[in-house]
Amino acid sequence: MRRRQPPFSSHCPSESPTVNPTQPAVAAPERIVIATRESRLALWQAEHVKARLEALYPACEVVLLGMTTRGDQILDRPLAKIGGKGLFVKELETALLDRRADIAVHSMKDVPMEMGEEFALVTISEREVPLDAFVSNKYDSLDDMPPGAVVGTSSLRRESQLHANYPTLAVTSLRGNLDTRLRKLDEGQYDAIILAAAGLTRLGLSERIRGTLASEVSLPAAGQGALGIEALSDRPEVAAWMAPLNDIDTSACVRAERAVARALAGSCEVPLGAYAVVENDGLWLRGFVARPDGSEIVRAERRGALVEAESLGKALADELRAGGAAEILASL
Ligand SMILES: NCc1[nH]cc(CCC(=O)O)c1CC(=O)O
Repeated sequence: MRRRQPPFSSHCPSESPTVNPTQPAVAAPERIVIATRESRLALWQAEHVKARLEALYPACEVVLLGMTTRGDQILDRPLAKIGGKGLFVKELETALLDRRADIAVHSMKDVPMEMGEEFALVTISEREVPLDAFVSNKYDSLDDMPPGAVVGTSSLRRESQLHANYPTLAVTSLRGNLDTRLRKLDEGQYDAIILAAAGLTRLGLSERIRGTLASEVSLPAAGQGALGIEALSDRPEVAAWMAPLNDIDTSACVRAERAVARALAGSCEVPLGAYAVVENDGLWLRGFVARPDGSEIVRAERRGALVEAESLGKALADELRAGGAAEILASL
């Protein structure tokens, strides 16, 4: 059986949980509004949370509030150049502040490492396949691709690892939502593309996955494959309503991964990956920092207890810095 844990506050991990089990239970919700982006993936995720909330609270009306973010509008430039992940959450956070919505549902990978004090990640739900997927109409795997074949990716993390592991391939930038990226592949602009397996699976497109990339080939991004729910920090009743959706193992993994990314990158875009799994009741955390061209990759790994996820992440970041990541970061 899975253990559940009370919600936590992302920006202040040592703070005691918002919900004290000895306090009287919060009344069941009557209406919950979910702020969501309007890409097919975001809507699937919001519908997924909606269905889980309806099952938990049969008398509650759950509605979606669809919104377009700056990140969805600006599609012609790499994310790293237009301000990064924050572009995908700001509009949703404004809806929370205005009380037009109670929660926002996010792909944890898209949530900035630093959040404003007024916001909290109240739950992280059980994660799906966290790995990257190889998608192609021509080749079975990266190993099958001839020199000069073109691989499209949307992140410095994937790009740097491809350069390092497959130096003869041509790696180019690919942006847009999942459907757009697949269309560009089908039109022949790329010989293959790399996408998160979780997104494809959620949209019923798992038949497009020719193979998943082992974590040794493409270490995932912090939070990849996990869904998070954000709410205002000063609404403990919302945190209490969401608490049953929290998965303690995924939460620990994602908190450890985000601690690595936070300590190394802050809000800037850096080629880095962080990936944790639960093994023998403990965390096994791995991370890397690379030069964008893949000419240098610094890797480290560490094991620790679930309860020290954040400090494990910080320690791994320190180890990466000491191992050469500091020079790479300084040069970016
Ligand atoms: N950056 C966009 C994004 N945000 C979350 C996912 C996939 C689902 C997930 O990781 O939870 C994707 C697509 C991708 O990277 O291929």
